[in-house]
Amino acid sequence: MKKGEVLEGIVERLDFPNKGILRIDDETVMVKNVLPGQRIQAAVGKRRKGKTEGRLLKVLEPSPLEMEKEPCRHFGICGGCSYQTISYEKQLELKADMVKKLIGESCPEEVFEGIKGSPLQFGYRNKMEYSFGDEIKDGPLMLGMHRRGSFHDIVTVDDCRIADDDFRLVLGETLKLCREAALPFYRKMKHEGYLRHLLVRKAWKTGELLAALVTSGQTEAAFGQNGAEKEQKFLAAFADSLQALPLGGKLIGVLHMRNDSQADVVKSDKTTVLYGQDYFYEELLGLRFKITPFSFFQTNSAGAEVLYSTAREYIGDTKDRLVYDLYSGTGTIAQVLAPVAGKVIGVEIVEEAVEAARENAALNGLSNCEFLAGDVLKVLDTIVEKPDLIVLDPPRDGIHPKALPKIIDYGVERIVYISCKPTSLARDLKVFTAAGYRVERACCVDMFPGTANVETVCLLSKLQAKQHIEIDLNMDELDLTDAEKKATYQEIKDYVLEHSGLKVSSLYIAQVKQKCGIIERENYNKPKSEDTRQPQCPPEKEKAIMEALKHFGMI
Ligand SMILES: C[S@@+](CC[C@H](N)C(=O)[O-])C[C@H]1O[C@@H](n2cnc3c(N)ncnc32)[C@H](O)[C@@H]1O
Repeated sequence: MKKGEVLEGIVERLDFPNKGILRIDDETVMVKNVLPGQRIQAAVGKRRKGKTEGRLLKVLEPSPLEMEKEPCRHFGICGGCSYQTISYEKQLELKADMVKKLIGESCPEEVFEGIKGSPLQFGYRNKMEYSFGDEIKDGPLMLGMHRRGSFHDIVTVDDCRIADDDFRLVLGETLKLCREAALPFYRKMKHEGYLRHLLVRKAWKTGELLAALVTSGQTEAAFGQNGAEKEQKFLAAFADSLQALPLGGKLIGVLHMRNDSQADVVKSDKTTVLYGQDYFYEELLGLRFKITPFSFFQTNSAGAEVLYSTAREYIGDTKDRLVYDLYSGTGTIAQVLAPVAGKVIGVEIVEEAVEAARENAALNGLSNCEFLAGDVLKVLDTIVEKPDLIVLDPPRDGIHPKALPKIIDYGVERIVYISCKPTSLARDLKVFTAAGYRVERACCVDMFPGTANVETVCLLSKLQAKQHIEIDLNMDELDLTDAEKKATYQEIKDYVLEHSGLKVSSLYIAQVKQKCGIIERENYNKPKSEDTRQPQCPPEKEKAIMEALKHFGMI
């Protein structure tokens, strides 16, 4: 298969978020934004991590999963929502199956509890970041999302069904005003132009809505002579028109943000409040959260209640316990747990989010939450109080490989891992299970109907020290082989520690003994429950145990 070659075929399966596999003869190509069963045309792309990527050119025939359902006007053109034409029931099934397959190596099928749907299937998004641009070169001004697969072209998504209804009104009005004023959009390659983004956020419970127009500082180019003065007039008219809209929610703030950075990200060098205020309040599970324009907050508030309730249920009894909420964002999970915990410590890298978390905890009258700013990898070395339980909610790439052993070394009884990317979750779960944790419960929570994305919650529990002690006591002395009688487990442990500096468990010693044929009977170290997975003795410990067995003449 050559790069650029055009292939046609049926998409076979979907086991990565948003990617299907096109199999042509013996070769496979991973293609994004497709559904199993679709007949597609794709162009062969790069080879990455041993896999060939393909770019979807055309859907030739729909998937049998698709219903006679009218998608929104932007379906297939806009970059989002590839599951729109599938019934919601089927979407949930697809997502659950994909996650089950991906984490299957670490998560036994019988502990996977399926998927919880989003309370809202449409209008669930509480935040949208729209970009200005054009759809065709030198075409009319557009405001919306990037065209599927394009870095430049913008589709005006005024029929988008996953965004709140009010967002469509704000988008339409903003675009109308900008077109009337003939303002140029910002060209990110040339760094020329004025209009960059429109940021809209709305609280699901309180209905409070915040809108921010993000522009460059190139006012002369946009407004001509006396640009600054004309800009003020335009911005005042913008704020007035948004206030006049027949919104379902309550417009609480209109902002202007100046962004002259070269990066194509929604950010602000300077924010001016044109109307109202620059924050709003959302309520979840009886708690109140102050949200600023760039605070991280789950984009589906109704779904977040389901997600957080699941995490609270999975973590179990937190009474008088110290819980770490790692990757805590604005401290939502910490605050949901704090009323039923001894203390919660949140760690988050974004300072603004940490400040919001502290402010929100005070607002909610919670004095047993502490929030620390910094990278989990480093902050863990500085916290004196050790946790009893841990909640993890890392970004898409999962947990830094060097942070994982630090988390594991606490040896806490239970860890709840919340993940928005099943592939990185699958990778991290393997590390946890190899270190003696087992997945006790797992389920998906759908926060993104219409799209291939999904959240997964896993409860990991540690094989308990108590279990190992029981195991040792259950040893039947009369059943010992002659070789075994030569040294006790404690003598082997002491020898290994003295000669290699390594601490080894009875379980590891038993594994090595069995490997050497010293234990002939049924392995008494078998865990009590059938589905429990055992940690395996690492090679360096195996070598040290072997040396001890030789020393005692056991082998
Ligand atoms: C998926 S969000 C979870 C936020 C929060 N639990 C919630 O539900 O709102 C992941 C968070 O991890 C933070 N983050 C990313 N890398 C980090 C790191 N190395 N150390 C600490 N926090 C990090 C991000 O800023 C983001 O707020």
